[in-house]
Amino acid sequence: MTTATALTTAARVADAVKVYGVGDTAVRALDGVSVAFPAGRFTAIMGPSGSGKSTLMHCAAGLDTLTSGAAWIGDTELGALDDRRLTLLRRDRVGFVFQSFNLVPTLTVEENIRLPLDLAGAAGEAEWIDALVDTVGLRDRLHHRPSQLSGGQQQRVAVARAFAGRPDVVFADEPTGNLDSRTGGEVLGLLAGTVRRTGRTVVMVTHDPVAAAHADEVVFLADGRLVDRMESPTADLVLDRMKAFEVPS
Ligand SMILES: Nc1ncnc2c1ncn2[C@@H]1O[C@H](COP(=O)(O)OP(=O)(O)OP(=O)(O)O)[C@@H](O)[C@H]1O
Repeated sequence: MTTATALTTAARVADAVKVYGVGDTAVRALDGVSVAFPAGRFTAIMGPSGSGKSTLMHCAAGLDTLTSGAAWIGDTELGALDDRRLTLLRRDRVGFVFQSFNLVPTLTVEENIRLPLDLAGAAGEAEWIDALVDTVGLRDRLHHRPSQLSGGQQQRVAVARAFAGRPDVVFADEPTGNLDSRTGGEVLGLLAGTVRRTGRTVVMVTHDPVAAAHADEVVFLADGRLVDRMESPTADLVLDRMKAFEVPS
């Protein structure tokens, strides 16, 4: 058997340019970024404020369109899809975790986790969902509503929901931004552990070197360009690399 999964790409962009606005007020948020996110890996996107992290994630995930260049989820080029197909791709092949949890308040924990499957009319794999519930440690909270949970528990529901449909890739945008450091660390451990145990793929935007250190690899953006990559990051190494971006006063 070959290690094919280590070589495949879950998502990528090539020569990605994103310009917001026109004329004098135009902002070139992405300025020719090419980057591949390998399947079965946890990749963090880091860079100074305004460097284009969220824009890259949104364009790679099909939440926004590129001005030029191309983006793929697996082998599917997003620019070739009409709106309906793009919506289906986001629903069926991409998972999302946001800073603000984004759970449906009227649904129970179990219903929130199953939501992507229910929207797709898919039964899902009972064993997979069951294992996810245990992974995120919510077995005794399945019938609670989000308002009855702590922030960390809500984000764990969001993590389980993101993986429920076995997506090609889970995109996480500052997933620990609303959590204290201990709870945030638990959520990051959960993301990293799920990648390692299940071979799923996570791409996370963060400005926090401690969060980035949970990833297998960090890609660094500056001024809309990919400027560096770091394998097996530690918080100190990431912090040092980030300091190099600071303009001396
Ligand atoms: N909808 C928009 N309209 C106009 N400009 C935008 C829009 N979204 C982002 N920008 C600009 O594009 C650039 C990149 O923004 P982006 O949010 O991708 O950066 P970021 O690295 O995620 O920043 P932060 O860490 O502060 O969240 C910034 O200059 C930002 O002001």
